[in-house]
Amino acid sequence: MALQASSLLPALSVRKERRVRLGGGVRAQTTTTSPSTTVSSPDAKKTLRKGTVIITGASSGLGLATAKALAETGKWHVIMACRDFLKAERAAKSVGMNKENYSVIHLDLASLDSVRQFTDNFRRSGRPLDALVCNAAVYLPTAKEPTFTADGFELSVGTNHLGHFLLARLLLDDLKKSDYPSRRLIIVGSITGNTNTLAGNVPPKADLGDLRGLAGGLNRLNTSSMINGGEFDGAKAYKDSKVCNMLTMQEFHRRFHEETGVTFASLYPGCIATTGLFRSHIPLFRILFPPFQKYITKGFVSEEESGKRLAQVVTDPSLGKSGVYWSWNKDSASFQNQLSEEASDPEKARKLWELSEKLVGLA
Ligand SMILES: NC(=O)c1ccc[n+]([C@@H]2O[C@H](COP(=O)([O-])OP(=O)(O)OC[C@H]3O[C@@H](n4cnc5c(N)ncnc54)[C@H](O)[C@@H]3O)[C@@H](O)[C@H]2O)c1
Repeated sequence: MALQASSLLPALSVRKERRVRLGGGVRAQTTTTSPSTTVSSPDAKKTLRKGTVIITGASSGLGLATAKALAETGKWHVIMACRDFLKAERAAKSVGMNKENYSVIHLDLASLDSVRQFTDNFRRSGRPLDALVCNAAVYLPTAKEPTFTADGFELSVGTNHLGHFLLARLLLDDLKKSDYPSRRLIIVGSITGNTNTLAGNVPPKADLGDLRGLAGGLNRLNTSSMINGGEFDGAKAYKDSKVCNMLTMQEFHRRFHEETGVTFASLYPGCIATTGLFRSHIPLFRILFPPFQKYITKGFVSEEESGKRLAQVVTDPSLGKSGVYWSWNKDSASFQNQLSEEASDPEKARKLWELSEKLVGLA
Protein backbone atom coordinates (compact mmCIF):
# COMPACT_ATOMS: atom_id res chain seq x y z
CA MET A 1 0.00 0.00 0.00
CA ALA A 2 1.39 3.35 -0.93
CA LEU A 3 1.62 6.06 1.71
CA GLN A 4 -1.15 8.57 1.45
CA ALA A 5 -1.86 11.66 3.49
CA SER A 6 -5.45 10.51 3.84
CA SER A 7 -4.30 7.41 5.73
CA LEU A 8 -3.29 9.72 8.56
CA LEU A 9 -6.81 11.05 8.95
CA PRO A 10 -8.58 8.69 11.31
CA ALA A 11 -11.98 10.24 10.70
CA LEU A 12 -12.03 9.60 6.98
CA SER A 13 -12.54 5.90 7.07
CA VAL A 14 -13.08 4.25 10.41
CA ARG A 15 -12.94 0.51 10.72
CA LYS A 16 -14.48 -0.24 14.04
CA GLU A 17 -13.89 -3.56 15.75
CA ARG A 18 -16.17 -4.52 18.57
CA ARG A 19 -15.67 -7.59 20.74
CA VAL A 20 -18.92 -9.42 21.40
CA ARG A 21 -19.21 -12.06 24.07
CA LEU A 22 -21.38 -15.00 22.91
CA GLY A 23 -22.07 -17.88 25.27
CA GLY A 24 -18.56 -17.88 26.72
CA GLY A 25 -16.78 -17.28 23.39
CA VAL A 26 -15.52 -13.99 22.03
CA ARG A 27 -16.20 -12.90 18.46
CA ALA A 28 -14.84 -9.92 16.65
CA GLN A 29 -17.37 -7.81 14.75
CA THR A 30 -16.01 -5.47 12.14
CA THR A 31 -17.88 -2.58 10.64
CA THR A 32 -16.59 -0.08 8.16
CA THR A 33 -18.00 3.41 8.06
CA SER A 34 -17.97 5.43 4.90
CA PRO A 35 -15.97 8.67 4.82
CA SER A 36 -17.51 10.99 7.38
CA THR A 37 -16.70 12.56 10.68
CA THR A 38 -18.98 10.30 12.66
CA VAL A 39 -18.50 6.86 14.13
CA SER A 40 -21.18 4.35 14.98
CA SER A 41 -21.32 3.80 18.72
CA PRO A 42 -23.82 2.01 20.94
CA ASP A 43 -25.16 5.26 22.41
CA ALA A 44 -25.31 7.69 19.50
CA LYS A 45 -23.63 8.90 16.37
CA LYS A 46 -21.16 11.50 17.51
CA THR A 47 -18.39 13.57 16.04
CA LEU A 48 -15.07 11.80 16.28
CA ARG A 49 -13.15 13.65 18.94
CA LYS A 50 -9.47 14.46 18.60
CA GLY A 51 -7.33 11.46 19.48
CA THR A 52 -4.54 11.69 22.05
CA VAL A 53 -1.24 9.99 21.37
CA ILE A 54 1.81 9.83 23.62
CA ILE A 55 5.14 9.60 21.79
CA THR A 56 8.31 8.96 23.79
CA GLY A 57 11.50 10.65 22.60
CA ALA A 58 9.49 13.03 20.42
CA SER A 59 12.00 15.89 20.44
CA SER A 60 14.19 14.52 17.63
CA GLY A 61 14.47 12.09 14.73
CA LEU A 62 11.67 9.64 14.10
CA GLY A 63 9.70 10.71 17.19
CA LEU A 64 9.59 14.34 16.11
CA ALA A 65 8.72 13.48 12.50
CA THR A 66 5.86 11.29 13.74
CA ALA A 67 4.64 13.95 16.14
CA LYS A 68 4.60 16.43 13.25
CA ALA A 69 2.80 14.04 10.89
CA LEU A 70 0.06 13.35 13.44
CA ALA A 71 -0.27 16.91 14.77
CA GLU A 72 -0.66 18.46 11.34
CA THR A 73 -3.69 16.31 10.57
CA GLY A 74 -5.48 18.38 13.22
CA LYS A 75 -7.08 15.09 14.34
CA TRP A 76 -4.52 14.23 17.01
CA HIS A 77 -3.19 15.88 20.13
CA VAL A 78 0.41 14.73 20.60
CA ILE A 79 1.91 14.41 24.06
CA MET A 80 5.65 14.71 23.60
CA ALA A 81 7.16 12.59 26.39
CA CYS A 82 10.70 13.93 26.67
CA ARG A 83 13.54 14.50 29.12
CA ASP A 84 14.18 18.10 28.14
CA PHE A 85 11.14 20.37 28.13
CA LEU A 86 12.80 23.29 26.34
CA LYS A 87 14.38 21.06 23.70
CA ALA A 88 10.98 19.53 22.99
CA GLU A 89 9.33 22.95 22.71
CA ARG A 90 12.07 24.17 20.38
CA ALA A 91 11.82 21.02 18.27
CA ALA A 92 8.04 21.34 17.94
CA LYS A 93 8.44 24.94 16.90
CA SER A 94 11.17 24.10 14.39
CA VAL A 95 8.83 21.80 12.46
CA GLY A 96 5.90 24.21 12.65
CA MET A 97 3.69 22.27 15.07
CA ASN A 98 0.69 24.27 16.21
CA LYS A 99 0.59 24.73 20.01
CA GLU A 100 -3.03 23.55 20.02
CA ASN A 101 -1.97 20.15 18.71
CA TYR A 102 0.69 19.15 21.21
CA SER A 103 1.92 19.41 24.78
CA VAL A 104 5.10 18.31 26.51
CA ILE A 105 5.27 16.20 29.67
CA HIS A 106 8.58 15.32 31.26
CA LEU A 107 9.68 11.68 31.02
CA ASP A 108 13.04 10.09 31.69
CA LEU A 109 12.79 6.43 30.77
CA ALA A 110 16.05 5.75 32.59
CA SER A 111 14.28 6.32 35.90
CA LEU A 112 11.36 4.18 37.01
CA ASP A 113 10.26 6.95 39.38
CA SER A 114 10.11 9.33 36.43
CA VAL A 115 7.98 6.85 34.48
CA ARG A 116 5.50 6.67 37.36
CA GLN A 117 5.53 10.44 37.74
CA PHE A 118 4.88 10.86 34.02
CA THR A 119 1.86 8.56 34.24
CA ASP A 120 0.45 10.59 37.16
CA ASN A 121 1.05 13.87 35.33
CA PHE A 122 -0.56 12.56 32.17
CA ARG A 123 -3.64 11.47 34.12
CA ARG A 124 -3.81 14.88 35.78
CA SER A 125 -4.09 16.41 32.30
CA GLY A 126 -7.54 14.83 32.11
CA ARG A 127 -7.00 13.60 28.55
CA PRO A 128 -8.02 10.14 27.42
CA LEU A 129 -5.29 7.97 25.91
CA ASP A 130 -5.90 6.54 22.44
CA ALA A 131 -2.40 5.57 21.32
CA LEU A 132 1.02 5.11 22.89
CA VAL A 133 4.18 5.06 20.77
CA CYS A 134 7.28 3.68 22.50
CA ASN A 135 9.89 5.29 20.28
CA ALA A 136 12.76 6.63 22.44
CA ALA A 137 16.02 4.73 22.53
CA VAL A 138 19.67 5.00 23.40
CA TYR A 139 22.42 3.32 21.45
CA LEU A 140 25.99 3.31 22.74
CA PRO A 141 28.07 1.39 20.20
CA THR A 142 31.38 3.00 21.14
CA ALA A 143 31.00 2.81 24.93
CA LYS A 144 33.82 0.86 26.56
CA GLU A 145 32.11 0.62 29.93
CA PRO A 146 28.46 0.04 30.77
CA THR A 147 26.50 2.94 32.21
CA PHE A 148 23.43 2.54 34.35
CA THR A 149 19.93 3.88 34.84
CA ALA A 150 18.84 5.52 38.11
CA ASP A 151 17.67 2.07 39.21
CA GLY A 152 20.95 0.34 38.39
CA PHE A 153 20.13 -1.33 35.07
CA GLU A 154 22.41 -1.26 32.05
CA LEU A 155 21.36 1.94 30.22
CA SER A 156 20.25 0.52 26.82
CA VAL A 157 18.17 -2.33 28.18
CA GLY A 158 17.03 -0.23 31.15
CA THR A 159 15.83 2.65 28.93
CA ASN A 160 14.70 0.97 25.72
CA HIS A 161 13.06 -2.04 27.32
CA LEU A 162 12.42 -1.65 31.06
CA GLY A 163 11.41 2.03 31.02
CA HIS A 164 8.98 1.38 28.17
CA PHE A 165 7.77 -1.86 29.75
CA LEU A 166 6.71 -0.05 32.93
CA LEU A 167 5.23 2.86 30.97
CA ALA A 168 3.18 0.59 28.73
CA ARG A 169 2.00 -1.56 31.63
CA LEU A 170 0.87 1.47 33.61
CA LEU A 171 -0.85 3.14 30.64
CA LEU A 172 -2.61 0.01 29.45
CA ASP A 173 -5.49 0.82 31.82
CA ASP A 174 -5.86 4.21 30.14
CA LEU A 175 -5.86 2.66 26.67
CA LYS A 176 -8.50 0.18 27.82
CA LYS A 177 -10.75 3.02 29.00
CA SER A 178 -10.53 4.95 25.73
CA ASP A 179 -13.66 4.96 23.58
CA TYR A 180 -11.66 5.73 20.45
CA PRO A 181 -12.42 3.39 17.52
CA SER A 182 -8.87 2.14 17.28
CA ARG A 183 -6.57 2.06 20.30
CA ARG A 184 -2.95 1.17 19.66
CA LEU A 185 0.29 0.51 21.48
CA ILE A 186 3.17 0.67 19.04
CA ILE A 187 6.74 -0.28 19.95
CA VAL A 188 9.43 0.87 17.54
CA GLY A 189 11.63 -2.07 16.65
CA SER A 190 14.84 -2.37 14.75
CA ILE A 191 16.35 -4.66 12.21
CA THR A 192 19.12 -5.32 14.74
CA GLY A 193 16.51 -6.83 17.00
CA ASN A 194 15.08 -8.94 14.23
CA THR A 195 17.62 -10.48 11.91
CA ASN A 196 20.73 -12.52 12.27
CA THR A 197 22.17 -11.25 9.05
CA LEU A 198 23.44 -7.78 9.85
CA ALA A 199 27.01 -7.24 8.92
CA GLY A 200 29.36 -5.10 10.91
CA ASN A 201 29.55 -4.60 14.60
CA VAL A 202 26.17 -5.93 15.62
CA PRO A 203 26.48 -9.34 17.29
CA PRO A 204 24.32 -11.89 15.50
CA LYS A 205 22.36 -13.28 18.43
CA ALA A 206 20.77 -11.64 21.42
CA ASP A 207 22.19 -13.32 24.49
CA LEU A 208 18.92 -13.88 26.28
CA GLY A 209 19.30 -17.65 26.53
CA ASP A 210 17.31 -18.84 29.49
CA LEU A 211 17.27 -15.20 30.58
CA ARG A 212 20.06 -15.66 33.09
CA GLY A 213 22.16 -13.68 30.66
CA LEU A 214 19.53 -11.00 30.39
CA ALA A 215 19.16 -10.78 34.16
CA GLY A 216 22.92 -10.42 34.38
CA GLY A 217 22.83 -7.69 31.76
CA LEU A 218 20.11 -5.81 33.52
CA ASN A 219 21.70 -5.99 36.92
CA ARG A 220 24.26 -3.46 38.06
CA LEU A 221 26.22 -6.11 39.93
CA ASN A 222 26.76 -8.42 36.98
CA THR A 223 26.89 -7.17 33.42
CA SER A 224 28.37 -10.38 32.06
CA SER A 225 25.83 -10.82 29.25
CA MET A 226 26.85 -7.46 27.83
CA ILE A 227 30.51 -8.29 27.88
CA ASN A 228 32.14 -9.65 24.76
CA GLY A 229 35.72 -10.85 25.06
CA GLY A 230 36.12 -9.01 28.36
CA GLU A 231 34.72 -5.72 27.06
CA PHE A 232 31.33 -4.14 27.35
CA ASP A 233 29.56 -4.32 24.01
CA GLY A 234 27.13 -1.43 23.55
CA ALA A 235 25.87 -2.69 20.17
CA LYS A 236 25.01 -5.98 21.82
CA ALA A 237 23.18 -4.24 24.66
CA TYR A 238 21.13 -2.28 22.08
CA LYS A 239 20.32 -5.43 20.17
CA ASP A 240 19.25 -7.21 23.36
CA SER A 241 17.01 -4.26 24.22
CA LYS A 242 15.37 -4.37 20.77
CA VAL A 243 14.77 -8.12 20.97
CA CYS A 244 13.15 -7.41 24.35
CA ASN A 245 10.95 -4.77 22.63
CA MET A 246 9.74 -7.30 20.03
CA LEU A 247 9.10 -10.04 22.58
CA THR A 248 7.23 -7.59 24.81
CA MET A 249 4.98 -6.41 21.97
CA GLN A 250 3.96 -10.00 21.25
CA GLU A 251 3.39 -10.83 24.90
CA PHE A 252 1.16 -7.76 25.25
CA HIS A 253 -0.77 -9.05 22.26
CA ARG A 254 -1.14 -12.55 23.70
CA ARG A 255 -2.19 -11.34 27.13
CA PHE A 256 -4.42 -8.39 26.34
CA HIS A 257 -5.58 -8.07 22.72
CA GLU A 258 -8.52 -10.44 22.96
CA GLU A 259 -9.66 -9.04 26.29
CA THR A 260 -9.23 -5.33 25.55
CA GLY A 261 -9.40 -4.90 21.77
CA VAL A 262 -6.22 -2.79 21.96
CA THR A 263 -3.89 -3.31 18.99
CA PHE A 264 -0.25 -4.10 19.83
CA ALA A 265 2.27 -3.83 17.01
CA SER A 266 5.85 -3.03 16.17
CA LEU A 267 7.60 -1.63 13.13
CA TYR A 268 10.94 -1.26 11.49
CA PRO A 269 10.98 2.39 10.40
CA GLY A 270 13.78 2.02 7.84
CA CYS A 271 17.34 3.20 7.96
CA ILE A 272 17.18 6.90 8.90
CA ALA A 273 20.74 8.11 8.57
CA THR A 274 20.13 11.64 9.81
CA THR A 275 19.04 10.88 13.38
CA GLY A 276 21.33 10.99 16.41
CA LEU A 277 20.90 7.27 16.93
CA PHE A 278 22.02 6.17 13.49
CA ARG A 279 25.00 8.47 13.35
CA SER A 280 26.36 6.97 16.55
CA HIS A 281 26.29 3.62 14.73
CA ILE A 282 29.31 4.53 12.65
CA PRO A 283 31.27 7.38 14.27
CA LEU A 284 32.73 8.51 10.91
CA PHE A 285 29.18 9.22 9.82
CA ARG A 286 29.03 12.18 12.16
CA ILE A 287 31.68 13.88 10.06
CA LEU A 288 31.17 12.46 6.59
CA PHE A 289 27.43 12.17 6.27
CA PRO A 290 25.96 15.65 6.85
CA PRO A 291 27.51 17.36 3.79
CA PHE A 292 26.31 14.60 1.47
CA GLN A 293 23.07 13.53 3.05
CA LYS A 294 20.78 15.27 0.60
CA TYR A 295 22.43 13.35 -2.28
CA ILE A 296 22.41 9.95 -0.60
CA THR A 297 19.05 8.31 -0.55
CA LYS A 298 19.63 4.74 -1.66
CA GLY A 299 18.88 2.35 1.17
CA PHE A 300 17.93 5.20 3.48
CA VAL A 301 14.66 6.76 4.37
CA SER A 302 14.16 10.40 5.37
CA GLU A 303 12.95 11.35 8.82
CA GLU A 304 9.82 12.79 7.26
CA GLU A 305 9.03 9.60 5.34
CA SER A 306 9.67 7.34 8.33
CA GLY A 307 7.54 9.64 10.51
CA LYS A 308 4.68 9.16 8.05
CA ARG A 309 5.17 5.40 8.22
CA LEU A 310 4.94 5.37 11.98
CA ALA A 311 1.96 7.75 11.94
CA GLN A 312 0.31 5.35 9.49
CA VAL A 313 0.83 2.43 11.87
CA VAL A 314 -0.84 4.52 14.59
CA THR A 315 -3.89 5.52 12.54
CA ASP A 316 -4.45 3.53 9.36
CA PRO A 317 -7.39 1.13 9.72
CA SER A 318 -5.77 -1.29 7.27
CA LEU A 319 -2.72 -1.55 9.57
CA GLY A 320 -4.81 -2.33 12.63
CA LYS A 321 -3.65 -5.92 12.97
CA SER A 322 -2.35 -6.89 16.42
CA GLY A 323 0.79 -8.87 17.28
CA VAL A 324 2.58 -7.97 14.04
CA TYR A 325 5.80 -6.34 12.91
CA TRP A 326 5.49 -3.89 9.99
CA SER A 327 8.14 -3.07 7.42
CA TRP A 328 8.20 -1.22 4.10
CA ASN A 329 9.58 -2.15 0.72
CA LYS A 330 11.45 0.18 -1.61
CA ASP A 331 8.21 1.50 -3.10
CA SER A 332 7.10 2.48 0.39
CA ALA A 333 4.48 -0.23 0.48
CA SER A 334 3.84 -1.65 3.93
CA PHE A 335 4.03 -5.36 4.58
CA GLN A 336 3.92 -7.64 7.57
CA ASN A 337 7.45 -8.80 8.22
CA GLN A 338 8.55 -12.08 9.71
CA LEU A 339 10.19 -11.85 13.10
CA SER A 340 13.36 -13.86 13.63
CA GLU A 341 13.21 -16.95 15.80
CA GLU A 342 14.91 -15.25 18.71
CA ALA A 343 12.53 -12.28 18.59
CA SER A 344 9.37 -14.39 18.43
CA ASP A 345 9.85 -17.24 20.92
CA PRO A 346 6.69 -17.25 23.09
CA GLU A 347 8.37 -19.03 25.99
CA LYS A 348 11.16 -16.47 26.04
CA ALA A 349 8.56 -13.70 25.85
CA ARG A 350 6.70 -15.10 28.84
CA LYS A 351 9.87 -15.39 30.91
CA LEU A 352 10.97 -11.91 29.89
CA TRP A 353 7.59 -10.54 30.94
CA GLU A 354 7.78 -12.16 34.38
CA LEU A 355 11.36 -11.08 34.91
CA SER A 356 10.62 -7.53 33.77
CA GLU A 357 7.63 -7.29 36.10
CA LYS A 358 9.89 -8.17 39.02
CA LEU A 359 12.59 -5.73 37.95
CA VAL A 360 10.21 -2.76 37.61
CA GLY A 361 8.37 -3.61 40.81
CA LEU A 362 5.07 -4.80 39.32
CA ALA A 363 5.22 -8.46 40.33
N1 LIG B 1 17.76 5.81 12.87
C1 LIG B 1 17.59 4.59 12.37
O1 LIG B 1 18.14 4.24 11.32
C2 LIG B 1 16.73 3.60 13.08
C3 LIG B 1 16.60 2.32 12.53
C4 LIG B 1 15.81 1.39 13.17
C5 LIG B 1 15.13 1.74 14.32
N2 LIG B 1 15.26 2.97 14.87
C6 LIG B 1 14.53 3.26 16.08
O2 LIG B 1 13.87 4.50 15.95
C7 LIG B 1 13.64 5.05 17.24
C8 LIG B 1 13.97 6.53 17.24
O3 LIG B 1 15.35 6.69 17.03
P1 LIG B 1 15.94 7.86 16.11
O4 LIG B 1 16.66 7.20 15.01
O5 LIG B 1 14.90 8.85 15.81
O6 LIG B 1 17.08 8.48 17.06
P2 LIG B 1 17.10 9.79 17.96
O7 LIG B 1 18.36 9.70 18.77
O8 LIG B 1 16.88 11.01 17.17
O9 LIG B 1 15.82 9.59 18.90
C9 LIG B 1 15.86 8.93 20.13
C10 LIG B 1 15.08 9.77 21.13
O10 LIG B 1 15.02 9.06 22.37
C11 LIG B 1 15.19 10.02 23.40
N3 LIG B 1 15.66 9.39 24.64
C12 LIG B 1 16.84 8.76 24.85
N4 LIG B 1 16.93 8.38 26.15
C13 LIG B 1 15.77 8.77 26.76
C14 LIG B 1 15.27 8.68 28.08
N5 LIG B 1 15.99 8.14 29.07
N6 LIG B 1 14.05 9.17 28.35
C15 LIG B 1 13.31 9.75 27.37
N7 LIG B 1 13.73 9.88 26.10
C16 LIG B 1 14.95 9.41 25.80
C17 LIG B 1 16.24 11.00 22.83
O11 LIG B 1 16.23 12.22 23.56
C18 LIG B 1 15.77 11.13 21.40
O12 LIG B 1 14.80 12.16 21.29
C19 LIG B 1 14.44 4.19 18.22
O13 LIG B 1 13.57 3.29 18.88
C20 LIG B 1 15.39 3.42 17.33
O14 LIG B 1 15.76 2.18 17.89
C21 LIG B 1 16.04 3.92 14.26
